[in-house]
Amino acid sequence: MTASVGETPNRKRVLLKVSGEALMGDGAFGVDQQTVERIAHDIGEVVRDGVEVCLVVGGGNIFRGLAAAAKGMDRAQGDYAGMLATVINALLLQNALEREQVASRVMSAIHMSSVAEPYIRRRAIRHMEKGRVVIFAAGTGNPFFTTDTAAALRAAEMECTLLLKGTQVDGVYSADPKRDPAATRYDELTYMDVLANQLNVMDAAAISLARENRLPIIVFNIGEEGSFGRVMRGQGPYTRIIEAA
Ligand SMILES: Nc1ncnc2c1ncn2[C@@H]1O[C@H](COP(=O)(O)OP(=O)(O)OP(=O)(O)O)[C@@H](O)[C@H]1O
Ligand SMILES: O=c1ccn([C@@H]2O[C@H](COP(=O)(O)O)[C@@H](O)[C@H]2O)c(=O)[nH]1
Repeated sequence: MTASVGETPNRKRVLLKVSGEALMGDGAFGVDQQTVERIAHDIGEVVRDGVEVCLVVGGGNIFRGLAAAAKGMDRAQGDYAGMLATVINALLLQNALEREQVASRVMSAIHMSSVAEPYIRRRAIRHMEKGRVVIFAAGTGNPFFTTDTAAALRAAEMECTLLLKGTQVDGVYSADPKRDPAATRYDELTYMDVLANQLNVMDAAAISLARENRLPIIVFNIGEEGSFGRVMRGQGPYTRIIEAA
């Protein structure tokens, strides 16, 4: 593979944020097993090409604290439930990676030693140096955050060269393409473009954190088979978010 993004001369380490909703496949809730297996296959392809990969998985296919709070639930309690949803997704993804012969470890930001290792930064780095995929579960471990922010945080901690957001749309649009069919896709944007124009593909905290750490972001459609590998080879469609376009 001639990797062209997320690359330094001697090391390629990237963080892939897998949106929870992407795990639903064509369904409206929960997990579609075939889709999880296909995403695991795509991840395996990139790992086998020598890229160190870590993952943050969302939970929006199961539970979102903000949505529950809108219906009267205590926000923090809902957020903890949301973080537990990400642990379910992480375990399913790990199982699918194992079936692909890809070694992996789940590290949870919320202590639950029976199912996952606790998150320890240096240990996570060591896992990746040994070729294991590290799946970061339970977001940041704190309510009032999202897994996008967790992704930017872990990517910075792991000294990743690239943060990829694998979602259900093929990039950042002038408006939410699911609501506005006239929205147009950008190939490249600056962090400030995204923040100033409130292009809500990722939350502002995540964009700001990536900006502070000069961490390029790629937004792409993980629903397309093989898209992770293609994006790593520099093949679109995707949107790249950087300091100066
Ligand atoms: N300007 C925009 N460009 C592209 N997508 C946008 C934009 N504004 C809003 N969106 C929406 O943002 C969504 C991406 O966020 P996503 O649903 O993946 O949320 P998430 O929190 O990362 O994942 P999860 O499903 O785990 O909650 C897209 O599916 C799209 O509908
Ligand atoms: O750091 C975090 C990350 C997530 N949450 C809660 O989990 C759900 C699911 O995450 P998504 O990013 O929406 O996929 C989120 O709605 C929050 O309720 C959190 O509290 N802290």
